[in-house]
Amino acid sequence: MASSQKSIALVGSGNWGSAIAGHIGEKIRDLKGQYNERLLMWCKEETLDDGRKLTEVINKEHENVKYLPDKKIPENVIAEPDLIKAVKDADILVFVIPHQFVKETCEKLKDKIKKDAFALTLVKGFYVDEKTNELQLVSEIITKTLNIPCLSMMGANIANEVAEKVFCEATIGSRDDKHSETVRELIDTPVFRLRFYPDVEIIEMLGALKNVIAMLAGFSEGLEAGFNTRAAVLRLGFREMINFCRLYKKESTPDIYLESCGIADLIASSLGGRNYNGAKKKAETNKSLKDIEKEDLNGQSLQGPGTAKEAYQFLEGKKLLDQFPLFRDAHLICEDKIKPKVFLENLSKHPEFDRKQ
Ligand SMILES: NC(=O)c1ccc[n+]([C@@H]2O[C@H](COP(=O)([O-])OP(=O)(O)OC[C@H]3O[C@@H](n4cnc5c(N)ncnc54)[C@H](O)[C@@H]3O)[C@@H](O)[C@H]2O)c1
Ligand SMILES: O=P(O)(O)OC[C@H](O)CO
Repeated sequence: MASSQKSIALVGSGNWGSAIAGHIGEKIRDLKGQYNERLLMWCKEETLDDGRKLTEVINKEHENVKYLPDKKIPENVIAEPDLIKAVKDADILVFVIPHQFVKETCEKLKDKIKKDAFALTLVKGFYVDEKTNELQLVSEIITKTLNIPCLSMMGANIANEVAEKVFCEATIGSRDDKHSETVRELIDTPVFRLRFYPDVEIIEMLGALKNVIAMLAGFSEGLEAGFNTRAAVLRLGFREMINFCRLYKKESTPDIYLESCGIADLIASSLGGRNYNGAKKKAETNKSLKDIEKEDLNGQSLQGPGTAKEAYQFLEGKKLLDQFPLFRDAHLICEDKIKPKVFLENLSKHPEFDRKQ
């Protein structure tokens, strides 16, 4: 292996982690030698019901039978159960774990990675500090803990479809041309097109926030709301997403909300994402989202309820809950404090209808 070859590691191997591993694995194999073909994918070890280790199965059958069943992963993707071994020689670290595990994982990586590495986060979610009410994005946690730059990639990217090579696009948040070029080389293909913007934080915020509004789309469907009402939920939800982003950071690209990371991801997620499906089932059955996650997702994680909670806390701290009734009600529904139908009843009082043009 030539020493100039760059190595890539994936921090995560769930549903999206395995799909993007397949995509990047094929891309670097086809680039023939520009990158180290061995793509190490950190896989938190677990024993399957039949007693086999998940990493052993992935490396033997080239399929993540638990998190992305029935989709083959190229043989140059190697599942590695040891987190440090997976990342220590990597020049590029792709973070793709459920957001609630980012802090603990970054802590384990401190001083264990190459100093001149950079990261790309595919994680949709953020943290809000309970004491200070400070909102922290995943890219910020990665940069602060590991002292490396972090780009973001968000968009309408339902993992199972990406694994089937169904056309999609994504938005990359990057302020660095050199890193952008590397990401383009690693990910951009005719079936996975990329667009680049400097709005790293807004791109990431949108990816997190859409999970909450997609749950509302699911509740609406489960309650058999009319199409007009469901469209209103999406429009008002999108308006709240934009207002939320602006509370955190002013966009540098006015049209950023119209990119894949914004309107397109909201649409895709509200048509068929896991958060949408889980919420639909909740409205139909009155079960808790935790129970639905356990029943239907076999270890995959609904990111919407956690983000709804963080968003609620952030808005409450700023005394702005009344300005964001959809985010407020989404959290209260997730916590079983109000019935799903209440958010539909509240629509007509949305502050948007008092807003001057
Ligand atoms: N699945 C999708 O279609 C999709 C698409 C785009 C973005 N995303 C985002 O990507 C991120 C990862 O999603 P996913 O679908 O790959 O995950 P997932 O929902 O499949 O979650 C399961 C993964 O979480 C891991 N995990 C469990 N406990 C852990 C711990 N303590 N530490 C670290 N990892 C642990 C499991 O090992 C498993 O790999 C999420 O933020 C999600 O919103 C998902
Ligand atoms: O299945 P969800 O709801 O986690 O959404 C998946 C992706 O974020 C869609 O882009």
